[in-house]
Amino acid sequence: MTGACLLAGRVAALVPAAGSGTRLGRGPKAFVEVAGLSLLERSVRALAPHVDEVIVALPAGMELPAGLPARAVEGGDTRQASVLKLLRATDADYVLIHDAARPFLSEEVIHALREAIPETGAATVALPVADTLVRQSAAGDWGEPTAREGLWAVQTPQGFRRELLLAAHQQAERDGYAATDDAGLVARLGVRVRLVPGDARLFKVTTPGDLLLAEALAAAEDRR
Ligand SMILES: Nc1ccn([C@@H]2O[C@H](COP(=O)(O)OP(=O)(O)OP(=O)(O)O)[C@@H](O)[C@H]2O)c(=O)n1
Ligand SMILES: C[C@](O)(CO)[C@H](O)COP(=O)(O)O
Repeated sequence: MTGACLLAGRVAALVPAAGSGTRLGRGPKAFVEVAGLSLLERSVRALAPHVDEVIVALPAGMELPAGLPARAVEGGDTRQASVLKLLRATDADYVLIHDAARPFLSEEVIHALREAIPETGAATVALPVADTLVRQSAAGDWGEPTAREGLWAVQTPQGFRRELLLAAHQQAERDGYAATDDAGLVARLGVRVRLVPGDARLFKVTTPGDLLLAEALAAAEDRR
C-alpha cells in the first residue's frame, strides 16, 4: 500500500457500482465509457494505489473488466443495500466508500480524507454550495429562498471506521431508515462527521449533460 496518510490498520475501498443508470439512459452506468475507459475503471484505478483492497458492488450478472485490481460482490436493490453488502465483504479496519459514478478522483482528495478520518471515525468530502438556493412553490415556481451559508453539497469518497459504519447500517436496517449517503447514517448515531473540502471535478455523472462534461474533462486530463 502507498499513500502518505497513515490510518492504523487495513483500509478497503468499497465502490457501489450496481446502479442501473436510469437518468443517464445508457444501461448500467458504471460500465459507460468516457474517453475509452469506463466510469468504474477510472474510479477503481484512482483508489487502488491508496488502499489495501478494492471491492466493487456490481449489477447481477455483470463481471469486473479484465485486469482491474478489485474483487466483486453482487449489489443490492438500493445504493444503501449495495454498501451494506460491501461492508459485509471486508474485515478491514477502515473503509472508503466511493461512487463509481464519480470518476475524477484525485490523490489530493484521498489524502485529505484519510487525514480527517481518525478524529471521529467519520469524514466525507463535500463542496460549499456556491449557487443561490430556493425551495420551489406548490406551483413549481420560485418559493422560499434558502440561505446557502454553511451549506455543503456532499460528494464521495466518504471514510469511516468500518465497525462504526456497519453499526450505522445495521441500525438503519432495524429502523427501516433510508438515507442517500453513508455519512447521513453515521451522523444519525450522534457521531460527528468531518467535512473535507472536495473538488468540482468530483461531480456525479448522473445525466447526459454530465457525460458531456466528463468527456471534455477526460480529454483535457488525458492530454496532460
Ligand atoms: N442499487 C444500487 C444503486 C446505485 N448504486 C451505485 O451508487 C452510486 C450512486 O448512484 P446513482 O448515481 O444514483 O446511480 P444509479 O442508481 O445507477 O442512477 P439512476 O438513479 O439514474 O438509476 C453509483 O455508482 C451506482 O452504481 C449501487 O451500487 N447500487
Ligand atoms: C452518495 C452521494 O453521491 C452523495 O452525494 C449521493 O447521495 C448519491 O445519490 P444517488 O441518488 O444515489 O445518486
